[in-house]
Amino acid sequence: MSVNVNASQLNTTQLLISVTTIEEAQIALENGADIIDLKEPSLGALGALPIETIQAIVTYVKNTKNADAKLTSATIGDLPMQPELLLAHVTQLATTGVDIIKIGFFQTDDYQLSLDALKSVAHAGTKLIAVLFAETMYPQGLIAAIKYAGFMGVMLDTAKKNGLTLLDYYSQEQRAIFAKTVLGHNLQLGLAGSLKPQHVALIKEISPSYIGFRGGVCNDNQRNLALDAAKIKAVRKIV
Ligand SMILES: O=C[C@H](O)COP(=O)(O)O
Repeated sequence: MSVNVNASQLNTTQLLISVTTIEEAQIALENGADIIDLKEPSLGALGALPIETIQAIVTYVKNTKNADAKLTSATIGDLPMQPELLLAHVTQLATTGVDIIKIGFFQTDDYQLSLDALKSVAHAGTKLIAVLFAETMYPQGLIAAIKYAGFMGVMLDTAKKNGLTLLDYYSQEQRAIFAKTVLGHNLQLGLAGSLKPQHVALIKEISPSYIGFRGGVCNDNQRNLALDAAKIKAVRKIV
């Protein structure tokens, strides 16, 4: 399934908001989200929503006004790096017409076998983003391997949602080095990890393609609670 991701949609820093329902997607769109990210926060860092829910939200977003300026992304779940398992979930998710599929690299070994398995769908047009976690040290050469496999981008996020943010794990210098590596491979760069409005200025210093939020734009900053429209509006103004 090839999807049309308009490059210009990702040429300036975009605002990604993770949602769980059509109603949350509506709130995110009404308050300026560029990318509607579909995930189930109660099932982990990249918890997957039921495929029917994903299909319903993707259809809803595609039918809203100026939908061509909006993108959808979805996660396949906190899955182990087993090539056939990942390929099966990505292939199924691609049938929903979601623009971007996010795959978590929860382990550092055997990633090449998974990348080899996913290369076919990537080169067939399905837009894939590799989600790396700030708590994990990854082997040298992983970013180049992700690029070679045909992925569209890399996202740096946090696996544990314990209140620590991406900035607690990556210093300014480490963030700059990571960004230089990813952008240097002509990959889109996403940043997330329990971020709040006060973190945006520092995050923007390394010119990410997009910045992702869930917990920081929810009631009481709890990612399992409902979205807070005012918080989305506030981050929209500064992203
Ligand atoms: O992809 C987006 C991030 O996972 C947002 O979640 P978070 O702000 O709760 O870390």
